[in-house]
Parts: sequence; structure tokens; C-alpha cells
Amino acid sequence: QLKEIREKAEKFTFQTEVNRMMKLIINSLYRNKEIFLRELISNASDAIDKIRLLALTDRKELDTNPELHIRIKADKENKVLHILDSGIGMTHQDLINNLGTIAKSGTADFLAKMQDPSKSEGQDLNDMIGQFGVGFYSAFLVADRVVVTTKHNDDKQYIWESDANSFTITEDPRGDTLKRGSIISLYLKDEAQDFLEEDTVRELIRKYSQFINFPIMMWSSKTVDEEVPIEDVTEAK
Ligand SMILES: CCNC(=O)[C@H]1O[C@@H](n2cnc3c(N)nc(I)nc32)[C@H](O)[C@@H]1O
Repeated sequence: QLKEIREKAEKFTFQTEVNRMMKLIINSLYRNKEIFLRELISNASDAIDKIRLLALTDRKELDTNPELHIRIKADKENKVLHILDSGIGMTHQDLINNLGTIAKSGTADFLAKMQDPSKSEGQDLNDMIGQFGVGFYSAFLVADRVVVTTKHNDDKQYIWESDANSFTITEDPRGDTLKRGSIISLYLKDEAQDFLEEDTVRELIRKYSQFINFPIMMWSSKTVDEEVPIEDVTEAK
């Protein structure tokens, strides 16, 4: 079935700036890979802010998924770390625009500057990530494949997939299972298996995401149907 999904998928190439930005992030932040979780939780939090804002003008937008939360699930069996949010979700067009390109102006000349080693000293890359909203790509510090499953109220549920070289988008054959929001699934590299350990993830959440305004829950699933939210990590602080 997965094979059929792949065949039906639309294939895309990343905008050139994206390829260059990804290389820059991977080459500069390889010593501090753990920041990927901060970036993905920050994106999840922004996604929830967006639906909360929209719901101020149109309350019904929340009805598809009233609970606003972020969940992190470590699937040791398949070596996948999932970051789930019940945010606004992405339409097909959002996936192409937001994950396939960098809209931020000034990216091109920023990259030119960074390419010139004499000028790039001191440019704190953590700021760069924030400034250009490119934190999502830090996922490729720890994963060799990233899958985004997403559902926006105005569109169908889609699966976006990438190995960092190109990406595909396909309608989710399972239909609308998310109700609303996104799941970022990281197929972890062999050397990144530690990010499947509950203590490691819990510590990273505490270290980087103590100011997130939404509950972040960790799930440890022995088998999928036994998923029990261990506790709200932020409460455990
Ligand atoms: C350059 C990489 N682009 C992004 O990270 C953008 O993708 C989108 N994005 C990333 N993770 C997301 C997420 N979890 N939910 C939603 I709605 N949008 C997300 C946001 O528009 C980000 O600015």
C-alpha cells in the first residue's frame, strides 16, 4: 500500500535557497543537533496560535479538534519520533509554499553573506534559524526522512515526505484521521536513536520549551493501542 501511495505522489524540487539553507543548517549545527526539538515544538506552538487567532473571529474553526495541545510520541519499534499538534494544519498549497520555499525576504543575500567565511563568523546560527523561520529543516540533523501528515479545515489530509533532496505530496489514503493539525514524523538516523528515550526527550522539552503556552504531552507506546499519555511534561516541571 505504501508503494502505491509513493507512485501516486506528486514530486517537487526545493527552491534553490532552501537547498542552500538546509546545507548551512546541517553544516553549522551538527554539534548541537538537539535543537531540532525546540524548533519543531516552536512550529507546533505557532500552528496552535494560528488556529486560536482564527477561532476568535470564527469559533466554529475549532470544532474539528477543540483540544489545543502538542504531543510527542517515540515509536522505538520503527525508530520514529512523532511531534503532533492540533494547530491550524496546512493545505496542499501551504505545504508547497511553506515547506518547499523560504518566503522570507533577504534570504538570498543572507546566504551569499554566509557563503563568504570571512563574513560569517559570529553570525549566531540560532538567531538565523529564528530570523528566517527555517527551524523545520533542523529535523534533517537527526532524521534521514521526514514525513508531515497534515489536515487544515479548508482542505483534505495530505502526506508530505522528504529525504532533504526533494519532496513529494500525496493525498492521505486514510482520509481525515487528524481532524485538524499536523504530525511531523522523524525517521531517525542510527546515531540519533537516543531521541527515542523518554528521559532524553523530557529533558529537552524542559530545557528548550518551558515557555510554550500549550500542554506538551509525551506518549510512550508499548503498542499503539496501549498509548497512554504519561503526563503533561510541562506540569512535571
Ligand atoms: C522554511 C521552512 N518553513 C517552515 O518551517 C514553515 O512551514 C510551516 N510549518 C512548519 N511546521 C509547521 C506546523 N507544525 N504547523 C503548521 I500550520 N505550519 C508549519 C510554517 O509556515 C513555517 O514557517
